[in-house]
Amino acid sequence: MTNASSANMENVIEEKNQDMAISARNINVVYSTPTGQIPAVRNVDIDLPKGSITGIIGESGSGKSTLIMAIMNAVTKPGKIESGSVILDGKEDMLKLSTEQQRKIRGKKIGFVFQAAQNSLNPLRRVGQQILDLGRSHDVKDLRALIKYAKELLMRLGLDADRVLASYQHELSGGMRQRVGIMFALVLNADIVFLDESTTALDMLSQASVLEIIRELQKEKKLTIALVSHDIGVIADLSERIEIFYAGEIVEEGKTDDVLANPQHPYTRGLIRAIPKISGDIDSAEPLKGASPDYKTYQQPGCLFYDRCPIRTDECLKKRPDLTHIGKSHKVACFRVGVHD
Ligand SMILES: Nc1ncnc2c1ncn2[C@@H]1O[C@H](COP(=O)(O)OP(=O)(O)OP(=O)(O)O)[C@@H](O)[C@H]1O
Repeated sequence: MTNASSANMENVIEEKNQDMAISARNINVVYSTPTGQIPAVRNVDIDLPKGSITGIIGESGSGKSTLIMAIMNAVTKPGKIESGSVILDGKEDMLKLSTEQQRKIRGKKIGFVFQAAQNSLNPLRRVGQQILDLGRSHDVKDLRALIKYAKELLMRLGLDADRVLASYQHELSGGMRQRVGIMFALVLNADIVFLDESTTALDMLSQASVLEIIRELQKEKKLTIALVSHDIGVIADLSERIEIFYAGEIVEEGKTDDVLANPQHPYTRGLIRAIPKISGDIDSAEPLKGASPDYKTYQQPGCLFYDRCPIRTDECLKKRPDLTHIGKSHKVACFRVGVHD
């Protein structure tokens, strides 16, 4: 390649990155445990386009939370990010920043609500005090305005704001704590927000209303959201793009409408068939059979879905299928694309 064309290529890559709030490449995370090394996330590339909602779905233990933690460079022991890059806004690599720079980004630029959000408040301080602590730790000058915004968010999330600000964690129900967690993720005006199963403690009606509020806020503030869930219904409803995670790898991705209308991985089809329908026969929901593979088999050469796959052939045991384009933005990791079960 000439210097000029390689410079052009770099411009194209730069331009492409700039449309992405996050562009993560080749993420590998390993947990060291007494029973061995668990390669929980392997060779994952993921883009979060600016101002859009990306849904990440997969069974329990497939590595969704680990991936999100890796993107924020917040993996803790016994986990370790073995490799990868996480480019923010086409500029800096989150994995190369100093600890202090990362801390500033988490909170101000990236907001997050984790699965354990229900217990992540400080039990010894009232919610209002904790908002002030957060503001101070991020050098917020106008703390009065911060509290005002926190109240507005809490009210929009259907809570009695004054009561919540004056409460300790133990005075709030699980559902209230999750809403408070969402407020904390948004209150510093982060423009990238990770929601990891953040509505699962809510009953169905509350979940629907909180998701609706998240959708409204996302539109208003042009937020970039990554929504992690094991509920494909939630993801289908809210996200423009979908990432299907299986045993630490992405096996299908694309625009949600394309993937759901034309699912090409047998795992994706299994997830869709497992959704109970509101109308029609309740028996039409078919739970996905079998279990995820044991991590000890992750190093095997073949497809990790083989044991559960209704359309497998011997070929599938020989090599791991790569995530390959089958449409403009639709990719799938399966040798049997076009063959339906
Ligand atoms: N602290 C840890 N120590 C050891 N192994 C871990 C740890 N955290 C996660 N793992 C392992 O890493 C793998 C991925 O876990 P992870 O929590 O990321 O999955 P997940 O898809 O988010 O699951 P869930 O939906 O249940 O939260 C699992 O095999 C899990 O057992």
